[in-house]
Amino acid sequence: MKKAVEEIDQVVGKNRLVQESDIQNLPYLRSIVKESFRLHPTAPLILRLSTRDSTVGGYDIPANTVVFVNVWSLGRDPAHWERPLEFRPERFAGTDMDVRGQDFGLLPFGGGRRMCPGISLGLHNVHTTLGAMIQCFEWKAGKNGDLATVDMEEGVGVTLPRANPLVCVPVARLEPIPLPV
Ligand code: HEM
Repeated sequence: MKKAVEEIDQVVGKNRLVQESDIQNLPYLRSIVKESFRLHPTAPLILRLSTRDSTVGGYDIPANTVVFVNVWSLGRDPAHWERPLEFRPERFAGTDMDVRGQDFGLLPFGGGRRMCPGISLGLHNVHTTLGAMIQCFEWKAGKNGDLATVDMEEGVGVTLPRANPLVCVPVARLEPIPLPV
């Protein structure tokens, strides 16, 4: 968190709110978003219907079979990720690994012809909202404010819910920023 706050303070400062054009200059924020999507993809499973008989990874798949791609499991595959269960945004530093469907270990928006058409809007919203939350507030959560103890257990659903509500306390760290009108 400290590293993200420092990056935003350095790039954006404290007199205006983080905005879309800043995102390209905030590599650590982008890495946090990728790492969050890797461990907690919004859609843990994506579905396809095979159009013809085929063989994938040694498995014969007949035509008209519903195939589930386990995005959640791809993001935690130890054959692909070093120490996969650790939240370590630094793993993306200096890589061009992206979430746009070309890196098959990281598919939070799916891939191919039916991948999410709202990806640009989605990424814009996530980066600017998270950026503003980090810029404007200090966040207290977990036992005695220790973020490492936050309960990250996952529930069951088509989209991935938390098992238990996240309780956190925002503490303002900036004077109110006047918004442009
Ligand atoms: C962080 C935000 C978002 C995430 C993580 C997300 C994720 C996904 C995923 C995983 C799929 C399935 C892709 C596949 O089967 O390969 C999907 C499909 C889709 N998404 Fe998103 N999405 C997001 C935001 C949006 C937004 C903002 C819109 C519209 C404005 C949108 C519209 C759609 C539509 C219409 C489909 C169905 C595409 C099809 O079946 O051809 N999504 N999304």
